[in-house]
Amino acid sequence: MNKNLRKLFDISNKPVRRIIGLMSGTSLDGLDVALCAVSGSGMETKVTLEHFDTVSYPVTVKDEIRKVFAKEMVSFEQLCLLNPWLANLHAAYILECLHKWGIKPQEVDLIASHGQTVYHSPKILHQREGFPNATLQIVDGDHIAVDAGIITLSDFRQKHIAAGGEGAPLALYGDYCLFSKHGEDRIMLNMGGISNFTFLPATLDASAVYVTDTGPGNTLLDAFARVYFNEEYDKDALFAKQGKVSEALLAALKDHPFFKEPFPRTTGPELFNKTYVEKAQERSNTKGISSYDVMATLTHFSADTITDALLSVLDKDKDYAVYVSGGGAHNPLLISLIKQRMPRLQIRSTGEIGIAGDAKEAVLFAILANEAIAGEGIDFGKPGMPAITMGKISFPA
Ligand SMILES: Nc1ncnc2c1ncn2[C@@H]1O[C@H](COP(=O)(O)OP(=O)(O)OP(=O)(O)O)[C@@H](O)[C@H]1O
Ligand SMILES: CC(=O)N[C@H]1[C@@H]2OC[C@@H](O2)[C@@H](O)[C@@H]1O[C@H](C)C(=O)O
Repeated sequence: MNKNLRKLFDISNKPVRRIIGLMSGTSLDGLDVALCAVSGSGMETKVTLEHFDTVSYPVTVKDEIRKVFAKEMVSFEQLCLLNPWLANLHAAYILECLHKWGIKPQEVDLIASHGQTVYHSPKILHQREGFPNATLQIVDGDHIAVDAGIITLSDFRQKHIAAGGEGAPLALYGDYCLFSKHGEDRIMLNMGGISNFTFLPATLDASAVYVTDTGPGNTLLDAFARVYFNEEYDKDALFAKQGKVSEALLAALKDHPFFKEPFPRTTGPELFNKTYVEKAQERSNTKGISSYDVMATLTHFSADTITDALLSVLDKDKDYAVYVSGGGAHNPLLISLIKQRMPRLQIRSTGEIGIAGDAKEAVLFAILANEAIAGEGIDFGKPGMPAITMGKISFPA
């Protein structure tokens, strides 16, 4: 047997696989690196998060990514160069983390690399007759595999689209396997650049599980913190707390067909960006309001669209446990607005059920890689969509 396939076969048969999950999301804050010990597959999956770190991107890296990120028109050269450049960088970050944790690359079985989404374009966004759902993640897997010396799975989203999905949210599967609990309806709410949630029914009935993006999480807050205050984000909502909500702007922000699309719907900063807010300001005649009022209104916009999505599916008379993750979980105003609007939600941290919120998405990609190598194929519960495995395999040699 070919030695690469032999290695993969052996990894597949191991009782416990050590997998590094990598996530660099829409916030461009850095690379999340989660070293996981994974056993079993499907509902039998068990994960121990052995180590976790977020390696922050220096401003120079963010600036290079922003040249192409979520932009309709880009330099093809820039895109082409970023693909291996970021892969080299991610591999270097992985090796730094392993060194810090006292673990040798040979002790790791797999890397699961999400890559960097540079453009996400479901049909509901592009609306171009005859073109499919589409999404593009860069950060080449072969480069990571060669540099780190570890078999790497990457580019997970294409298979989901090929099989009939929008390429996101993929969180559904890992959330279901890791966090479902018999007897407790659970909501896993991730507030990254974009917010999404997974509903996990108390019955564990796979056909009742669903996931959706809700709209912006931090992406607009980050964009305007940069414009107005030259800060990367509104730390602890210090800016938003000083402003008051403009009801006119808030109504204009909420007035978009995306919020009426059925679940699952997906989106990104291709839609929710500076121009989106500026247009809403024009329509609502609110261009003159203070920067603090804009920040307050944008925070309400995220909180309202998250709670609108939850309220549209939850039974108002029931109590639900909501486990929050992602950077937005650290935003006290966002959390308190969600609580105010839905007092019966019990807001808890994902850490309480085993995985720190900041690490969750990276861990979920480790689970997808585990399924690709040792599982049976993932059923996303979408009618007509076959069970699929995701991730392209790159060998170090
Ligand atoms: N203390 C804090 N106060 C307010 N906001 C915070 C705080 N800490 C983190 N954040 C927000 O969290 C963001 C990072 O979130 P996260 O790492 O979950 O995003 P991501 O993974 O890139 O997003 P996505 O899930 O959409 O891909 C920061 O850009 C910032 O807006
Ligand atoms: C195209 C893309 O990168 N989407 C991300 C993004 O970040 C949050 C939200 O938008 C979610 O749909 C998705 O990531 C998570 C990990 C997912 O696929 O579940």
